[in-house]
Amino acid sequence: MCGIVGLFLKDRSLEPQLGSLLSSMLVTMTDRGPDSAGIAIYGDTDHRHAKLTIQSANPKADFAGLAGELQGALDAPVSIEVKSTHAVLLLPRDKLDEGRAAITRLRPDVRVMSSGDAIEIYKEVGLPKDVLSRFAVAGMSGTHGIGHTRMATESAVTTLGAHPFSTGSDQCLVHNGSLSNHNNLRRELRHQGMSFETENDTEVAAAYLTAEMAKGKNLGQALEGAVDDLDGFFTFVVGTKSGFGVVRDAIACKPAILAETDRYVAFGSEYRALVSLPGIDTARIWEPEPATVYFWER
Ligand SMILES: NC(=O)CC[C@H](N)C(=O)O
Repeated sequence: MCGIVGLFLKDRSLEPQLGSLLSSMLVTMTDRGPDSAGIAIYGDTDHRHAKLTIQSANPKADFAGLAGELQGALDAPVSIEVKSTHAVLLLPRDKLDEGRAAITRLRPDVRVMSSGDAIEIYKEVGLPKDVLSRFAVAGMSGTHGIGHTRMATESAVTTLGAHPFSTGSDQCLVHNGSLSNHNNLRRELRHQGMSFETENDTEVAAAYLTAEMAKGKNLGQALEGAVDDLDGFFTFVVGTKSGFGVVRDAIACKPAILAETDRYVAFGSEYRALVSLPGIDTARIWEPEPATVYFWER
């Protein structure tokens, strides 16, 4: 099982509703995965700042004073917005890598969930309704987002094992299925310099796409490669700063449905995730074909 939802907005007037639309879509998928839930939201970007979403099991101690200490270490302004076990740090774009290294030094137990111009990722063990309300996702606006509710197959039920996985700037991936060659691929990617936080198969798929895009492929081309290079079962939904993609393996036994109107593209593991979207009754609705890449970019 596992439930996936995704929403890529074409109509800017829907942006303030992104969090609430995605939240109700994900809650509808709760019975596909009770272990953990997560969401990636692509929000505002101002070309001068970058965001780091960080997580701690001990947020009170780890987040207290962190913005000030980072500001000192980077000699640049840093702001922090704490949301339960996660926090979003806003820092000058050219200080992103330095900021990440400083966090590891200053707070070794803090984990980076995502980094980039637009992406924020919130994920925890628990049911979608609890995870979403803990991070006030329904009130968030944005251009596109992806959600997941997990029934674990390949690694422990932990915060870091929850989806979405983000292994590159403004990138994220969620997965329904299981990969059979993830251990070999993880070894190869480690040799290429990638590092991993978990034993999870989906993290390997995310890192594979990041590595392929670092070689110069666009997301569509990287997803084409995934069909050949990843063994096992998968429906993947992926996000980049300006794009949204879907691909299924050649057998395509993990369910998937796409809907498109003039206002949005929506993905659900099942149609019932899409029923309350505005104008769904006039949408073009189809089941994505096996081994076929679907990709939208703004
Ligand atoms: N049930 C699933 O689709 C699980 C997805 C993935 N293999 C995981 O364990 O996280």
